[in-house]
Amino acid sequence: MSKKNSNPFAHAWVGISATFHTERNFKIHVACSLLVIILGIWLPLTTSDWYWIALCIALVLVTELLNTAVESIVDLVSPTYHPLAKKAKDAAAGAVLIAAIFSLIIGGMIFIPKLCSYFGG
Ligand SMILES: Nc1ncnc2c1ncn2[C@@H]1O[C@H](COP(=O)(O)OP(=O)(O)OP(=O)(O)O)[C@@H](O)[C@H]1O
Repeated sequence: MSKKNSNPFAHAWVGISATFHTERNFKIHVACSLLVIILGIWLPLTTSDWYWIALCIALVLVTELLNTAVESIVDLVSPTYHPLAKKAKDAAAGAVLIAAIFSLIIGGMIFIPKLCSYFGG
């Protein structure tokens, strides 16, 4: 396919779909995101709560996609051990970890009081 006629949305979807099918952590994050959305509809959440939840979901999925991109490039250029390959992969994994911790904190701040008042009466 020539670069001129290529569809960037199609390439983006192929990237998301390939990551979903090959990366267990991405699947877990998508499943958690769906659960959070269902829980948010059930409780329900306020509009500003949804802004934060949307930000957290996007942050985790975007960092997971970038982590996969970094891993693929590193595996391509450095199939054997190299300290810079380790640095790149560990930094990318660190980005996912920070996004996940941030999302857990925000999720806890939003959901814990609502669940307590729901079950506490
Ligand atoms: N070529 C390499 N050179 C040096 N260290 C590497 C290399 N490949 C992997 N590592 C180290 O091993 C760790 C795990 O790498 P791996 O490619 O298995 O990623 P992963 O985090 O397990 O990915 P996945 O999300 O696919 O489980 C990296 O974070 C890095 O510390």
